Amino acid sequence: MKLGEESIQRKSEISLHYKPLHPELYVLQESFLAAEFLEAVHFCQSPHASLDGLLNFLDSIPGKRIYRLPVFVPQFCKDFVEELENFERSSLAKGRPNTMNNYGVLLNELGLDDAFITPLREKYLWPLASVLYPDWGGSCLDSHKAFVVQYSLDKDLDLSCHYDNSEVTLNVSLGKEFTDGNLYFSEMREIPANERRYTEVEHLIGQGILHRGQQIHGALPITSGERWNLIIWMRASLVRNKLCPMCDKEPRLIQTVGQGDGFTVTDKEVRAETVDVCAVL
Ligand SMILES: O=C(O)CCC(=O)C(=O)O
Ligand SMILES: [Fe+2]
Repeated sequence: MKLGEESIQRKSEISLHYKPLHPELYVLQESFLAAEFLEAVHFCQSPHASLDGLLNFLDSIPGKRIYRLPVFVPQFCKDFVEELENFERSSLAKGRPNTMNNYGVLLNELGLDDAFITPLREKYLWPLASVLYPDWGGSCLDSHKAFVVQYSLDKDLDLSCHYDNSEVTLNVSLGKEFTDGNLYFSEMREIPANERRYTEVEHLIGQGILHRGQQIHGALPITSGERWNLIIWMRASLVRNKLCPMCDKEPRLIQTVGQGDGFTVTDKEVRAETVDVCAVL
């Protein structure tokens, strides 16, 4: 089957046959978002927006350009996990989140992109990323891949060291209850492995971590319970069209259907309709 076609088929089956438990979650509402998150976004949209000023609204890992802030209110996290569990229980076909995580949900296939993740990126994450990561395409993020990862003792426990196929990533802890499973971050991927130092970052439910996709990171094993996190890999075609972040070469693009990897052939063409061949060879 052509690249992307299976995903389109799954998405269409889901939209025909899946009955959401919480249909109201499929359209982003400001009431889902934490007050601190809204304040930080408003600051970024104000005429006196600056990195120094924004740091008053965020926790930052010194020297790492990794930031944490509340994103969702607790009720949203609870309802959202319930919705994902309900979907997991359905017999509908499910795609894997990415090449590393075996368990979780592709939010595009579940029908959450258009009215939830895209407005979240455009209205809220874009102002934050443009202040935090202007040098990493933060001000020209134009597509994303969003998924939820799930860890438990009988599923995946941890995630090995990697970098993301993104310019900027948001990782929000959704619950449920678990012990350990901290994220760890080191330097950007060009730093040789023997020179890397790792810093652990704890999950706080409802809170999100913003980081550059090319910063090496992974997740330690959980030792009990169940962990669900929402991951949004945000892409800037202006950045990745010049150099593929996965293989460091000028991308050689091939046509695909569906989501693609955020490259564009020309600025006028519909975004995300191509993938770099490095992702498929
Ligand atoms: O386990 C996590 O929360 C991290 C997931 C992650 O880094 C990824 O999917 O790119
Ligand atoms: Fe990652």
